[in-house]
Amino acid sequence: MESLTLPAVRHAYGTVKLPGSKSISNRTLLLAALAQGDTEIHELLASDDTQRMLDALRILGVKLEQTGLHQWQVHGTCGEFPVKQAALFLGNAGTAFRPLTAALALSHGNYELSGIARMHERPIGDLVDTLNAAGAAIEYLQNPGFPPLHIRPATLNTSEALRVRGDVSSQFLTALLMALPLTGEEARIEVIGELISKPYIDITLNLMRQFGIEVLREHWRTFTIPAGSRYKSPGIVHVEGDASSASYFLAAGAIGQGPVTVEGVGRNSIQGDVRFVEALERMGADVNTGDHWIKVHSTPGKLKALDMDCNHIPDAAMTLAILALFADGTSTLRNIASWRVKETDRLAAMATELRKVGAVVEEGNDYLRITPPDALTPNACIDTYDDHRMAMCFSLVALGGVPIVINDPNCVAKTFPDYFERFSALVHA
Ligand SMILES: O=C(O)C1=C[C@@H](OP(=O)(O)O)[C@@H](O)[C@H](O)C1
Ligand SMILES: C=C(OP(=O)(O)O)C(=O)O
Repeated sequence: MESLTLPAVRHAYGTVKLPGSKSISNRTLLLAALAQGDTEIHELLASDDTQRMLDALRILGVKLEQTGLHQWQVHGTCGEFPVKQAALFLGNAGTAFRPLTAALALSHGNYELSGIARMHERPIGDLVDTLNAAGAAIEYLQNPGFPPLHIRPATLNTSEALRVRGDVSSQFLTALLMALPLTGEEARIEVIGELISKPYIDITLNLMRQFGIEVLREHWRTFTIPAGSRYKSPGIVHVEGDASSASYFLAAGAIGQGPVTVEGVGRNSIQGDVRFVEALERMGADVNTGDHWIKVHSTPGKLKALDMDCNHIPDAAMTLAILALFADGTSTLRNIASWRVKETDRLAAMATELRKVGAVVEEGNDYLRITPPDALTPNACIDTYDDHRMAMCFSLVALGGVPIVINDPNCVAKTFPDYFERFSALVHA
């Protein structure tokens, strides 16, 4: 297996222009494909997850043209995919698999959806149950509750509220919200159980609004899509920089004194992961924010340990687990059970790999408690479990003045193909 050795460094400073947000890119592609009119998308993320969505839409008959390095023109289909029989391979992209499942359940065709082996271990039963209860015809091709799926033509009845569980992944609710306007009827969704990862629902509602649909939200329980809702292209959509990808550089600024500036997200961001900076501030770093940039620096010395509910920032919270190695005591990251059903079991993977660099780690069902070592272990070989965030997170250990080996570094391609080039340009002995 390929591996990458990152040399020992102590400082991080400079400016990084962020790649586009994965969450905004894949939502925008789907909504632009379903809309009336053409949409020009600027700063679209170029990565494995967005490539899976682009490939799928093309197979479904959507006309897509690349008009610049990160610029695409999408010709809207007015809610009707031209191709009615297709097999789609969606890799490990949750933001493609879940929303396309719901949209295709309403598209009156025969579709097979599959992914990599790990995608076939990631749950989708809550979404399928909700859609089938409303009349959809979705079957499991292997294990009940999991991809791959076969979707047959069916008509959904939305006269009664659709009830969906919210405590495994918010992507099920996102998928229903984005797809139900295709019925043209009023649709109500009731969330059962505590909704996790709430800020991702805000991204969904924000983008639906940009495409002309205003969802009525009552607390985090009930969502109503008005009758006659239709997606209309706003003309141009600018994709913000990815706030989760920003977390690695912002953390580098906190560990390696900075200043590190990320460009592409700022105080007006629609992404919940910008709230990662609140944790950085609590740990003692200095944060400045403009409309489209965030800057972090810190004074030499240890960061303050943290005890935090991380449910609202599940992806950036992984970066906090690495920051805990540089803190003055034991840190606890709480309410992160969803880590177990992502690219890998991230609670187990993070605990195992943090121990390799010398930390003492307690792995709970839904929390991690991390006590940093007196000295980090040099030359630890970090397994990344085909999880882009494991690879990006552990690069930060090099800032503790120890070399570190990252196995299978190319797994970062899921959301950030040139991450290691950007990281290496920012860090200094
Ligand atoms: O809707 C989205 O864009 C996402 C929602 C989150 O998933 P969960 O809702 O499963 O926590 C997040 O972890 C994922 O990277 C992207
Ligand atoms: C959980 C993630 O991805 P997905 O969109 O596939 O759920 C992630 O990017 O951390």
